[in-house]
Amino acid sequence: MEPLRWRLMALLPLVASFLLFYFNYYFKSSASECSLLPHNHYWIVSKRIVTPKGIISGAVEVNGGNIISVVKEDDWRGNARSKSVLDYGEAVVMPGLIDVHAHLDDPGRTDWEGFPSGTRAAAAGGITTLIDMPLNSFPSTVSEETFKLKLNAAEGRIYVNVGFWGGLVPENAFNASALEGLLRAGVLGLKSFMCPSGINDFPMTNASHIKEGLSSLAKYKRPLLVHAEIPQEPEDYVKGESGADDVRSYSTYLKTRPASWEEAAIRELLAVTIDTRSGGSAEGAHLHVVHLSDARSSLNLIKEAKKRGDSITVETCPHYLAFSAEEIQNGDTRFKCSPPIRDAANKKQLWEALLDGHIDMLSSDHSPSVPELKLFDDGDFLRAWGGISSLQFVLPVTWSFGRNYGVTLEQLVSWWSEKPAKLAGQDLKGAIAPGYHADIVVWDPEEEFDVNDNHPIYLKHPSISAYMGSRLSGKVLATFVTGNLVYEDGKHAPAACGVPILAR
Ligand SMILES: NC(=O)NC(NC(N)=O)C(=O)[O-]
Ligand SMILES: [Zn+2]
Ligand SMILES: [Zn+2]
Repeated sequence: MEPLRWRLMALLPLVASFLLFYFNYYFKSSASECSLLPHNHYWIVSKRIVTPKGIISGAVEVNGGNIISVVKEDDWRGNARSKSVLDYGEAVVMPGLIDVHAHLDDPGRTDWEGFPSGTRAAAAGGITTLIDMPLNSFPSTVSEETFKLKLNAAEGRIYVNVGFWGGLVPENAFNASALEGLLRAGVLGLKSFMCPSGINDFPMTNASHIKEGLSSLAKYKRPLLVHAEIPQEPEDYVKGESGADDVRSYSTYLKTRPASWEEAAIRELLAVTIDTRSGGSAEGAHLHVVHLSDARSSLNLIKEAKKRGDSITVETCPHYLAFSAEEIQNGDTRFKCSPPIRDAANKKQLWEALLDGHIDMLSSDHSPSVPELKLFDDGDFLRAWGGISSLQFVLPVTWSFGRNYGVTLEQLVSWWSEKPAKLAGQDLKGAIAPGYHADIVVWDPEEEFDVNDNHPIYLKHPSISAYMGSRLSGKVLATFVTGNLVYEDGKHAPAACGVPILAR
């Protein structure tokens, strides 16, 4: 008997560690600080669930961070009184937004934004995934080493999931092993500028750098995102009225960056995207034009390239769809960005192109700075920092302004979730369907609110947001990130449980 007892005693540590593991697991999944919900198996019920098969009244079953079933009301056998049923009534349930273009400026310029404030604002805005740009942080993310610094900065500080673009710069463009090191480390693709970026350690690239970058990207089947503006000859810098520039006037700034800058860049890019066609030397690579502002000749060039079979997509941003040059007040440098916001007729054409599918998707291009760099005292459009602060409001902005054009909920999902998921290589994101990640936004399209000091704004510097003072419709009620209820009714889950998204 004795030896058996000893043998059982030897098992004790094993049993203890099993109990500890079970307790931890149970504790983590039931009362976790990651979620405002006490359980991880639940049903989201609503009369307006936007699915790839249309808008249904029914329930989305979530378990362990994934959507495991989506059922219509008539087929739903769930217990309506159960605590694990979240009934949102008439509110819209759709995939969380995927913002493929945001500058969170971390590490190095956390006084501009930073991962914690940026991702809390994202959560409050229904954005469940964002892809951080490689510049405006310091250092810029242009090598495996600097990417490690980025990942360290994100650890334990992100409230939604965050992926990363790496930078294509002259220093790494002809160095295939450096570029591949960065790609292997997990950046989802690369980003480059064809004009000065305003950031010293992020110099601009030309068409030959871009051609080289595309050939490395082809192997990994990842995209290159390009800021497409090339500065043109000085004769394009038209002087303001009466020969003297009025630096406080928006039109002065607009004239310094005409549509011909975008057109010239896109023309050069299209000479390179030929290689991305099937059978071409860079087949597998993809080119994505960020923040298109010119809805005329630049867009026509992109349409032609698509017709030829080049692998190319294009995004525009809510600020180009919400504002027009004519409305921007003297000295209001919150509206300065590049490429610039153009005239009202151009804005209408951007909407038309989006509705016709010629513009593929939307992104925020959230690019804040400290308020001092906006030079509000002088209102000098030529010297102020360029970049629009918008992250928390992109959904209501798209909806509020899009309603005049008859935008549908399905279109919102296509522009903000489906197409961005595809660009970022996220096959299990961007739809409310079984097997997909439970990244979900619940919002009320009818509810209006004023963006002012009484409204909770989670961005680091609310005062620089171009949307301060606007009245918007479409209030975000709840945001789920891989099953965690990270935001509801003005409240965030206490812990930052977002995860970095790495390409594999
Ligand atoms: N350094 C920047 O953040 N630049 C950004 N600035 C804008 N859009 O005005 C951008 O994306 O080009
Ligand atoms: Zn840009
Ligand atoms: Zn940007």
